[in-house]
Amino acid sequence: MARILILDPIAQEGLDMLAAAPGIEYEVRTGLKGEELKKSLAEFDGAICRSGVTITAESLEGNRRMRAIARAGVGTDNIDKNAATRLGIVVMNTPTGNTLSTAEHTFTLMLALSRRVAEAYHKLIGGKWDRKTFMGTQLADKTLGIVGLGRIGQEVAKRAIAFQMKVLGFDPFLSTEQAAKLGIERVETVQEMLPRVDYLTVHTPLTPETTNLVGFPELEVLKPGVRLINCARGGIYNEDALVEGLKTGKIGGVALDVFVTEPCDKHPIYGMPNVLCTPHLGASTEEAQQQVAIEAVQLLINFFTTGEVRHAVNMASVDPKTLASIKGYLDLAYRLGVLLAQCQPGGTSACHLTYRGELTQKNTKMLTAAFCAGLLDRALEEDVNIVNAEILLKERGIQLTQESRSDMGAFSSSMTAEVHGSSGSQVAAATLFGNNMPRLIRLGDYRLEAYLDGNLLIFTHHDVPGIIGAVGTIFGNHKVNIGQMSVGRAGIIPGGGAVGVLNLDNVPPQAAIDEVQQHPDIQSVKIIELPPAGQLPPWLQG
Ligand SMILES: NC(=O)c1ccc[n+]([C@@H]2O[C@H](COP(=O)([O-])OP(=O)(O)OC[C@H]3O[C@@H](n4cnc5c(N)ncnc54)[C@H](O)[C@@H]3O)[C@@H](O)[C@H]2O)c1
Ligand SMILES: O=C(O)[C@H](O)COP(=O)(O)O
Repeated sequence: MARILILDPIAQEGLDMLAAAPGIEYEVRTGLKGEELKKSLAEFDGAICRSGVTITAESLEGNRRMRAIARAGVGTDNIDKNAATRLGIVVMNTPTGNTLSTAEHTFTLMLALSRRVAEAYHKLIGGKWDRKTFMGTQLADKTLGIVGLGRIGQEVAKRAIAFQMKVLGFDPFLSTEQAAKLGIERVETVQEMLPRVDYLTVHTPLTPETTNLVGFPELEVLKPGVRLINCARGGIYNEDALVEGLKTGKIGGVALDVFVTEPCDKHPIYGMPNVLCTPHLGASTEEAQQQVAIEAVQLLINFFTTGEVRHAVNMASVDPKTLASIKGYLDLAYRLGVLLAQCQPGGTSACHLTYRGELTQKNTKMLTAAFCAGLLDRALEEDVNIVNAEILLKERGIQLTQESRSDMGAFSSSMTAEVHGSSGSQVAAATLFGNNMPRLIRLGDYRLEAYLDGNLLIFTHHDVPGIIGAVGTIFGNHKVNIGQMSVGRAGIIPGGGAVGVLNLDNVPPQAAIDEVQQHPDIQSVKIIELPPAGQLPPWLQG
């Protein structure tokens, strides 16, 4: 049973879906922070939030249960994604559900600001029929600047064009040609846009590049009387500069839906003339809330029932079909990592992965993450999975490289992993046989076809008669049953070096291992523990 925690109010339709989902139960606990939030997060497998709660690194510290957080909305800046990633928690969002509502709210603010609707109404309800003070401007023939031409920015542009405005836009990830197709004149920098626009609206995330996009220096460049709108994130406009610009008259109006600090009950800008503010209402429509709640709930239901990862903001997304097609290989990659971690007891400083044949057409980034998860799984106290494995590897200074080769070799698909460390290097390759049966096909210089599950005894020896019989006798005497066996030679000529891999039904006693080791033709003996056949790593189950 997956337990889902609802941290902010979401639409009833989403809660109804959760209530009807088999294998899922939920609880609503809103307004949490500090210790209370931390304690709650540790009791649930998944969580849904909006922008109200702040999921800090401290609130996730030591959390070994939470596996996925879905944001019913776009911005995930209230979630410490580095902390979540490190703990292996997938963070997903619902990028489209509130696009139209937010674009409409931007337009609402632009229109209302131009006609001073809120101020006029305030005066009216104060008993004053004033037809002189509130002379407005029309949008038609004015120039609108849009910074950030993603989903919302483009919808705002469409509406502005319908209102006969000229639209200038800046977005580093939208080409001039694409902008032109949308009827937008793309400029090269925000600075270039500032002296030309009568209205400016921003639709970017808050990043180091977008913080203080309009601050005191920009006040100098802005066209006098410009109106500024922010329905994205507080801090993109410097709030002190806005107040200053309004006081000097350089800025003709400001409309804000978002603030540096939220909730924001008091602000020097509140009540100033030509100002209109709303308390982060961009996405607050019945339609948007219903859609984001349903989408967020569906993300978690899919995640916990099929393993699907969609709209992830801290890892690559994977749909159920792709996941089903790759599941066996993810398990294989993980097993290869678990194997090599045990072959390299002195530790690992670098890994190189090679994908060959048809495997190169799969999501090799995920396979690499699965290998890393296997490599670190037994070494770390914390849970390792494909979300956090690469980060944890990098944090330890372990170099990771990968290549894809289209040539097949002896198998239609294979994966080779080399690990290097202070105690030397080791290489192993594996493939899937039949219906997702993982097989070791190379260990060091030896070619073989060994099972990649359960308790393995790997021993290198001289390729001479009687070795297998001798080892079999030792284990027989110690009542250890051999389930499977594979031998491989370094080359094709008999009499050189060879390797034997036995699958044992249980871990042999040390006395048995010592006896094998003492055989004059056996050079090395190693016990490797792998997950039993068919047992997927925990993050692949479900
Ligand atoms: N007020 C609200 O209630 C509300 C509702 C929804 C979204 N939002 C916020 O609106 C913002 C935009 O949302 P969206 O759905 O359009 O996102 P999006 O990802 O579709 O678009 C963001 C765009 O910003 C561009 N961008 C990034 N850095 C930039 C930079 N330095 N300069 C110029 N452009 C840059 C990106 O290339 C992208 O095209 C987000 O911050 C989101 O959180 C607010
Ligand atoms: O990023 C978003 O989706 C908006 O800021 C909406 O936030 P909300 O879900 O808290 O209304």
